[in-house]
Amino acid sequence: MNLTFLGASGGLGGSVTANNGSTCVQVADDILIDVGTGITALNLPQMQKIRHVFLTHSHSDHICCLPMLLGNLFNVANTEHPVTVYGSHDTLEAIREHVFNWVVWPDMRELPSKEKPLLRLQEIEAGEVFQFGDITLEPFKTYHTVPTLGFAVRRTGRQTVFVADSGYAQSVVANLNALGPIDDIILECSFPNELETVANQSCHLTPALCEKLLSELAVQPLNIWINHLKPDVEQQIIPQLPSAWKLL
Ligand SMILES: Nc1ncnc2c1ncn2[C@@H]1O[C@@H]2COP(=O)(O)O[C@H]2[C@H]1O
Repeated sequence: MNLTFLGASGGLGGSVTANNGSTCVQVADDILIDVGTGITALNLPQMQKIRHVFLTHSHSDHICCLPMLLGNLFNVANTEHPVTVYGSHDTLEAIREHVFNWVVWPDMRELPSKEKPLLRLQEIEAGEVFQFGDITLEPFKTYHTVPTLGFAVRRTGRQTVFVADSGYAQSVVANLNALGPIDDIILECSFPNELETVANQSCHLTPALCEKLLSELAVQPLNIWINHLKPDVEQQIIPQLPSAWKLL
């Protein structure tokens, strides 16, 4: 597994997963994917090392702690080492309009000054490859109610694929197959089987939909990890998961 899950829950108050904050994934000391409440697993000096934040999508369980993380970086990041937030056009548009709008939070692209800002936003697209030392990140499209990117993370010959929020779609199967053999796949499983209608409406997975998606992969991943259980139904989901799958 190339990733450390600081938060793996699909909401607040989950209790069955070890990482019960909402989605926040550490790729390296200075790189995160998403900034849900799981970021609170880091202490202040650890938070102050972060310089690269990749966002999967704009939903609040994935971005809610980004403003306060940037607040903690205000006096340590500088123009030589600014913070870059990477996301799709739609995700960055959403946080520009609804978060960094001087009402919910100051626009940190203009602070401490427009000339020397703390924050830069970088639009990314599926298929672009980002290299940080021996780590490679490649975003791919998932299927969700807002445009969402998953990330393939490669390091020392091992491929970990974080599928982020996604319902079942043949396009997702195709995108996963295009990544080649997967060592670790991290699938969301937000709802139990009896709530498949809600799962489909909200573009999420159930245990049965996870099995369907996996059965259509050309090569089975070595390890299957589950995250993003909705706290209010986690007790219903757990018994429906095959015993070989691991809960994050
Ligand atoms: N019809 C729906 N469409 C979208 N979200 C829904 C719907 N019904 C319930 N939700 C909830 O709203 C949440 C928004 O964030 P998530 O996509 O993580 O999970 C979603 C569901 O828990």
